Amino acid sequence: MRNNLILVGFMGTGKTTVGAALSEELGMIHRDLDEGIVERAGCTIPQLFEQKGEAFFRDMEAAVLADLLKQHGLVLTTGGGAVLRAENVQRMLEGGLVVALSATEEELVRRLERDQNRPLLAGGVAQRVKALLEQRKDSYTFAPVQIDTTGKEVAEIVAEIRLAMVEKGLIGKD
Ligand SMILES: Nc1ncnc2c1ncn2[C@@H]1O[C@H](COP(=O)(O)OP(=O)(O)OP(=O)(O)O)[C@@H](O)[C@H]1O
Ligand SMILES: O=C(O)C1=C[C@@H](O)[C@@H](O)[C@H](O)C1
Ligand SMILES: [Mg+2]
Repeated sequence: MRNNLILVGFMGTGKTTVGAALSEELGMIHRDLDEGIVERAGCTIPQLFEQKGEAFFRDMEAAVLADLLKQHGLVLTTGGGAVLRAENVQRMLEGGLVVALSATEEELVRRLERDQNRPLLAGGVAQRVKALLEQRKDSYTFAPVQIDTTGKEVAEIVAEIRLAMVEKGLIGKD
């Protein structure tokens, strides 16, 4: 296992937000898989879904993930669906410590209602979150560290992840 810290979890669990704060605190480089896809594609994620379809997006997601995981010492934040391919999960487990963030359905809907950037939630955030959570209920359990973010401040979640990183030997105590 290499020394990247990889955040997985359903849309809206706060991977990108928490990853940015964690990397700043630890002086690690933060890379976000969705942002890497946007850079490579030269368009937004909703445009990519609309113009090329989800299968094309998933292929690009796997390719960008493989490239990013050639690096060391990253805080890598993934998209909510990056765990859907077994090949990606294997790469993540080999690439570092995988931490899964979660939150209750109600909290996810509250967080996601304000945002228009997620094509899989178009047409009704509450119904789409419910259906996708049901479909993906076992998709994040492979991660050795599980953190429920419901009702927690970002700083509190960052502290929990730091503790897990120390316990798993990824970083020292100070
Ligand atoms: N602990 C938290 N408490 C309250 N709001 C939060 C928390 N963490 C993140 N948010 C808010 O929830 C929204 C989604 O967060 P973010 O984009 O970080 O999620 P994500 O897990 O990266 O989602 P995606 O899988 O779609 O990339 C943002 O508006 C963010 O400010
Ligand atoms: O959960 C998902 O399948 C997705 C989550 C987002 O991070 C993006 O990767 C995209 O909108 C798809
Ligand atoms: Mg994100």
